[in-house]
Amino acid sequence: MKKTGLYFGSSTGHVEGIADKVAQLLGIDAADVHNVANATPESAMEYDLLILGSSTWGYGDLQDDWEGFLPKLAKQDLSGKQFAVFGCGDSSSYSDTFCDAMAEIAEQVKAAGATLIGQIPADGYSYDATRCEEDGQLIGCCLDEDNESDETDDRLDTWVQAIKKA
Ligand SMILES: Cc1cc2nc3c(=O)[nH]c(=O)nc-3n(C[C@H](O)[C@H](O)[C@H](O)COP(=O)(O)O)c2cc1C
Repeated sequence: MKKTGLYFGSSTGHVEGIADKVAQLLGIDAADVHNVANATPESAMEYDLLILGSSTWGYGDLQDDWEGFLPKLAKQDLSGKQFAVFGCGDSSSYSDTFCDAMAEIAEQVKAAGATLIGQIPADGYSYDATRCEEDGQLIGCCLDEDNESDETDDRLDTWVQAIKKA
């Protein structure tokens, strides 16, 4: 059984709400769910699998609390760990930078030695562009609570199955 920790940053509560759902779906204890606004990067060292969630702000930028946390997390030696990413964006108003913060997190956490799991098909989305798409797949679970919240449960299910298979 992989020891799993979930780290999220959320400005208006969307990612925070999704983090609760993800914790339930993956059986993660509340004590292992961390808001990056007040988490320590060293705490990540105790986990085999990191689940990382951020919304995207500005024009393709990290959620504010991740701006401070990500560089510190990426300074840890994360080799041997697996990680998966999820996030919320707005595929209508920010159609060219949809969920880009997830890709920034993935890039830096990969560079720190961890292995990405939980890629899913990019079918059924309406964005114009995202850094999260690679070879027709999404690097993780991109969600749009502003416009497509009716898709969220199915998207989460697909992603959770991919994580469990990895
Ligand atoms: C000023 C502003 C900038 C935003 N920029 C982006 C963006 O570049 N890409 C994107 O996908 N979503 C963008 N969004 C949408 C938010 O990421 C989305 O509403 C998200 O659900 C917020 O989640 P949170 O409440 O967990 O922070 C932006 C929203 C606002 C208000």
